[in-house]
Amino acid sequence: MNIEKYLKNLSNLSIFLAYNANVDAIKYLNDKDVQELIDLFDINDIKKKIEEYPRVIKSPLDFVARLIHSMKTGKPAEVPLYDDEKLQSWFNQFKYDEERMGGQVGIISNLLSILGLKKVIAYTPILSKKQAEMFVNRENLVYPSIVNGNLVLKKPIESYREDDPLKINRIFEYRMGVKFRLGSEEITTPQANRFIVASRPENLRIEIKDELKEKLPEIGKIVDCAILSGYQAIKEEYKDGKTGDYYLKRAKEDIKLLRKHNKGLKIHLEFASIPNRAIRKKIADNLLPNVDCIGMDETELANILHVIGYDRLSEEILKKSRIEDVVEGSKILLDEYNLEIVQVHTMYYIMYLCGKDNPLSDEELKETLEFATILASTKAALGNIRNVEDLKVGLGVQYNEYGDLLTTIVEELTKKPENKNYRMFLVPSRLVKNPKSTVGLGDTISSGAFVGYVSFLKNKLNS
Ligand SMILES: Nc1ncnc2c1ncn2[C@@H]1O[C@H](COP(=O)(O)OP(=O)(O)O)[C@@H](O)[C@H]1O
Ligand SMILES: O=P(O)(O)OC[C@H]1O[C@](O)(CO)[C@@H](O)[C@@H]1O
Ligand SMILES: [Mg+2]
Repeated sequence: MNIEKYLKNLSNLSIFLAYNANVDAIKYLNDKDVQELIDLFDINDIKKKIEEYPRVIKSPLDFVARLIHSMKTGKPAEVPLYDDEKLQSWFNQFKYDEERMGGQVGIISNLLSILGLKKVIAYTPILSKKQAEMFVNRENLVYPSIVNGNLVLKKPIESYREDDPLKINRIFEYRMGVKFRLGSEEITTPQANRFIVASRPENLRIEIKDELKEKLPEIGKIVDCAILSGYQAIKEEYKDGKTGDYYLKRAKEDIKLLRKHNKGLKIHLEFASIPNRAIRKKIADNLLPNVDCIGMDETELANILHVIGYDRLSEEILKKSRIEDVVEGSKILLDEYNLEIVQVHTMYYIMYLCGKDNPLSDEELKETLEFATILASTKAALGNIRNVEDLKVGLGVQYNEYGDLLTTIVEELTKKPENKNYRMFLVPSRLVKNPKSTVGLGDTISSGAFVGYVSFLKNKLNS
């Protein structure tokens, strides 16, 4: 992997990002923290609530139950927080270890700016001073505003709005081996991961504000590609009478406007967990047919398959996470939505599925995955990627122990007759044993792979 050459490729690429940025208040949980949380409640109430599996956090008990479930399985989870003053303030009781840029737009725009892309246009509907200060202060990272009817691209720190609200998500990170008791049951976390309490303020709407919306064709002309994310925050209905359908219709229009003067614009949709099944189905129906690439982890893949009617396959993936099933699910999405690339990342690998006629070579496609895993291991080890020199750290992390087995399985799958119309590539993750933090690693993986994909396509077009 020649990182310098890969980065050089990225230096003439421009990208647009929307919609979600927030502040991640991160707490690293130890045995005592967890035991104290459990001891706040009756054990039987916690066990009952874990069974109920609340999809929205409406009480501290909902939170503790879902947190314990996530820590017991070692699986990543993100659960929306019901918009209630008292409940919000209950979370203020914790001492957070650090506040960091969060949200796909926040994490990805900082990363791509540091990787030296030509231009990163990052949009989020709310931009307070504190949020603006969390964007890296570099010439290539700008925020789109309208001044006297004209599109203006200035640094976030020169674009914030004093009275814009701030969105804070609480992130509870745990390493492998955190121990606690739930009644008579001894629980130990099987691996490091994170639990996200995602705030859902009533006044936050996932949209491009009208005055900027009409400039999307102009933005689309300036960039080579876009990564769109944050749709998981869309609610079915709002107090002012607006609905999820209204915002999904607008989201679909945004995509069409971006493409208006740039038919070759490549768009990647990055998933997060979408607990509301109705919204998940609407995102599949309205947005997936209009994007080119999607990135997700295997749980998100299973959840999409569930709402579009593949219950058995969905269950299989959730239960066993077998590669064969992940490939089957990826094929379904690729065909159903006429996608160019389905990229799935799991704890042990990152995988592409694409059509056999994809213009890129095997080497190019694999290189984008290699780069993505180096980004993830660097960020996992250091907590953040501050400059490209940091990538040496990620490069020094070996593939995980299952690497050869996983690669062989995919090579065998490629030869099967039912897969003759597809190409699939797997690169094992470079798992960091005790990661500094894990939040945002999927965003890091997907964005690193996607910009590489687009830069190779651009080279091919211009050669
Ligand atoms: N300790 C680790 N070292 C290296 N990579 C990791 C580690 N933990 C997780 N990852 C990678 O990060 C990915 C997490 O993706 P995801 O669950 O989408 O996170 P997020 O949505 O918070 O960005 C995993 O699929 C895995 O490939
Ligand atoms: O769903 P929301 O509230 O936009 O938050 C997305 C969350 O996912 C992340 O971007 C990680 O993928 C976190 O940084 C953030 O807290
Ligand atoms: Mg993710």
